[in-house]
Amino acid sequence: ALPARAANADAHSYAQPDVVRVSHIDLDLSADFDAKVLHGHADLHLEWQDRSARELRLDTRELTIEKVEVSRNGRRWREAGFGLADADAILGQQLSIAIERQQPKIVRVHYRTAPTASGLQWLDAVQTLGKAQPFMFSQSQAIHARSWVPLQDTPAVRFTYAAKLAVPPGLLALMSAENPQQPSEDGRYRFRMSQPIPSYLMAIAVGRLAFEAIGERAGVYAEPERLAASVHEFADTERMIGVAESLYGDYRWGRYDLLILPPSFPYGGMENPRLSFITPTVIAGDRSLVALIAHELAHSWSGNLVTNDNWNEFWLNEGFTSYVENRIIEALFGAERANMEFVLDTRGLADDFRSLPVSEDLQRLRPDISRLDPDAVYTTTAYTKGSWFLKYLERRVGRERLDAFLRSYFDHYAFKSIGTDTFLDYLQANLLADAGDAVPAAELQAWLNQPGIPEFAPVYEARAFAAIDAARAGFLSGDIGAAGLPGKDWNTHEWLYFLDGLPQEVDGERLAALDEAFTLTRTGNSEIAFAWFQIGIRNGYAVIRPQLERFLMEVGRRKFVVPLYRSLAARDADREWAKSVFDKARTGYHPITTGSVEEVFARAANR
Ligand SMILES: CC/C=C\C/C=C\C[C@@H](O)/C=C/C=C/C=C\[C@@H](O)CCCC(=O)O
Ligand SMILES: [Zn+2]
Repeated sequence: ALPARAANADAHSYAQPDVVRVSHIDLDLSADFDAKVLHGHADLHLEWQDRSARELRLDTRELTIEKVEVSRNGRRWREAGFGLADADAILGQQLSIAIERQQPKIVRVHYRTAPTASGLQWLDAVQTLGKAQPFMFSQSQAIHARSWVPLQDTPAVRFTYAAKLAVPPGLLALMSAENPQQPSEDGRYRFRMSQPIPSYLMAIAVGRLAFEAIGERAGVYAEPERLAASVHEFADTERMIGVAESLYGDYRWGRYDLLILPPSFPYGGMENPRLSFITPTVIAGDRSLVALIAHELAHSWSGNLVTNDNWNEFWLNEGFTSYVENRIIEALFGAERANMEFVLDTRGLADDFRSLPVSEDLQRLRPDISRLDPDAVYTTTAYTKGSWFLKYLERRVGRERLDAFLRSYFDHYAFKSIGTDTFLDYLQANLLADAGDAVPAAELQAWLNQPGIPEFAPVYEARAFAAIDAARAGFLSGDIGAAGLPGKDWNTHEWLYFLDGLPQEVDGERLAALDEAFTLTRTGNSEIAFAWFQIGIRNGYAVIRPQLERFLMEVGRRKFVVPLYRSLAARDADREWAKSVFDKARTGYHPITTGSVEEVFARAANR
């Protein structure tokens, strides 16, 4: 049972920021790749808000707490009593530390993580590209930092941190902090993040990594075998930083580097400050999927600088970021490309609304997920509906005024965590006050509180897509040979639009003809592969199976594998095969991915 909570508390954390706030964390950890654990201690520097409080509550999940000490000055330590509550399936375990006599300035928690820590993935060498050294990386968003550090795991609390890390010599250790660019000789590293961040932005990665600069403030870390391809793919990153700064103000984090993870990474990217974690599935060879880099970079303003203060407000992070992402793409590659990407995103949102077990509440920008696992209710609503709302504001008040407002908003709330009500107050006072009736209150409320997309949402089109609609109609109606197959000069986004618009049923002969002409089953573009596999699954196009199995064995990105397993599990002819693939693939998946796929098969069994 969840403890009684202060009115504005974060339902996904046992922390009590109204009682005490962690202002800084010093980590001193060793990475044991044989046992697949981190162990050592965390020093939490405290700022007491309630001088009468006699308890410190922290979030943990599967941590073994060995000892707790307290100190007033960081020199003299005294052991403290502590207790771990029963584990909650979503929140993990509350760690309660007894405070006797004077309230301490620092609490030192001696602990070790579990090999099954939900926020860490430990890969054996054979699971990496180079197959020479093991690899470990974290994913803390939304509530997984607690599985590798005992802390106040809520975005409402922001803290600086420093770390001492010991790893096997020869491996490079990185964090969401000031980073080395070469491995240390003895495997010992020191890190510092001197700007206050929320816990979900704590990050760590250790592996056989090399670095190459791709600009004045940007560089790429990757396994040596993947470095050249990564450097080529993300060559525009420095330009993206410059464009984003010209639109929304200075980049406040120093460096902006990219860490290319093994393909088991569960997300496209994770906006860990100073070091975005990136999936290798966006290395398409033609830079067609770099909107993801624009997205993670954009988080340097929305999400990392101005942060949602709980996970019901996720749209404050992701909606603003998706809007800024699209503006960066437009500035670099033109309005047509930006429109194509937004139109595809809106079609993806419509799919989510149609296909996911998405309750009506999850179609709202501000759902109430207080009693739910954030990973289990993850949809594109916050991203695409959120950015659509900002595009609506842009259309109503004009781009120049909206940009000026966003610059002011990011600056005013820099390094703070807020909720939507605070945003709305600032919007009213600084944009709508002199916008007349451009944004009626009823429309504002519809965007923020109603499910679905308002009928007054602005419509976006891409010029190239009209011709593709015609080509698709011809492909589906004519005899295949006569009309000739469309698509020989299409770019990634045009292909995605063509495939997305195909009906649920397409006869095998047409699929085979497309495959024959454009080798779609063997494409190296993960987005096209995903779209094509979905079409093949629902039409029983068995030719895809060997490549689909290879994809599911190699790639752990939830965006792809969860819907693919969902489609396979929905078909009697594919369910057992899919389970056999999952049984082989799961050891290579991140715990977050494994959990989601298990949920897919559990739902299918209960259908
Ligand atoms: C209604 C949902 C409310 C809150 C959910 C909060 C977090 C969900 C948790 O699963 C963490 C998500 C992290 C996402 C990280 C990167 C994304 O921006 C991109 C993911 C999609 C992709 O693979 O491209
Ligand atoms: Zn994001």
